Amino acid sequence: MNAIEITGLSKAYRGRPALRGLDLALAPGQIVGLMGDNGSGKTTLLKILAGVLADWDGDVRVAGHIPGPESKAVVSFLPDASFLPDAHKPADSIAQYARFFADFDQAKARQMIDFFGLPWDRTLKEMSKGMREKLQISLAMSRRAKVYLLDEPISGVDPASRDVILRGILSNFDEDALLLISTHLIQDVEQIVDSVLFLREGAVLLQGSADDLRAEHGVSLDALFRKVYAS
Ligand SMILES: Nc1ncnc2c1ncn2[C@@H]1O[C@H](COP(=O)(O)OP(=O)(O)OP(=O)(O)O)[C@@H](O)[C@H]1O
Repeated sequence: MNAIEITGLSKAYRGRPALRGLDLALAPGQIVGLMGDNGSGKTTLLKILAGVLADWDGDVRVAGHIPGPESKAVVSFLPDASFLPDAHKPADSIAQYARFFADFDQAKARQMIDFFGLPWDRTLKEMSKGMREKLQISLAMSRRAKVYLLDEPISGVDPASRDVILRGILSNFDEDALLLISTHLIQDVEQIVDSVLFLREGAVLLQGSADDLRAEHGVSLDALFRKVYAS
């Protein structure tokens, strides 16, 4: 069974289309890079898959479920904006996740927070943007989910931290799961993605295995992206 199966997905915001009859099938056991120019629909797609956006048309299945309470129990979504209360210290956020999600592994979260070298005695308000992102990634990746949806998880961090974060994601990724990661930093994620999905104007422009695309076009994914979107 595919981890994600979508047929004819359309979504409009006040009459303006954001997704236009998008079709997509993604098998489990891979890391997929979700790429596209500004406004191509990446965040909208992830929000629909996460079950936080309503009023769309089409057929969408995530781990076999229509987005809703059942899918949310097996889908770990990391939104692009900070979603934890400012007054929280890491232990408070761990406790909150443990209350919300039956599949949350507290020990793993503590391990990842230590791996990232985050301060246990600081509130989110007192952390830098990069620290907050690392904390949110630690929480999202510490669920034993079937599908992980990460929206721009490395956008706010320095290049060295990006590598640390990607290593943290990789080493905590269950090989049977699907991880869909949206980003503009293609060069950075190029090393960890198995396949890519290019969106343009709310539809799939190009999809395939990273190795096949590199071999077929003779360039890196980053160069391929620039070529495809320049035309
Ligand atoms: N809450 C909203 N209200 C109205 N229009 C929206 C809303 N969210 C997104 N849109 C529109 O939907 C389209 C797709 O936006 P979306 O955020 O999904 O794109 P994206 O690929 O994630 O873009 P970016 O790379 O800039 O983050 C855009 O035209 C955007 O203006």
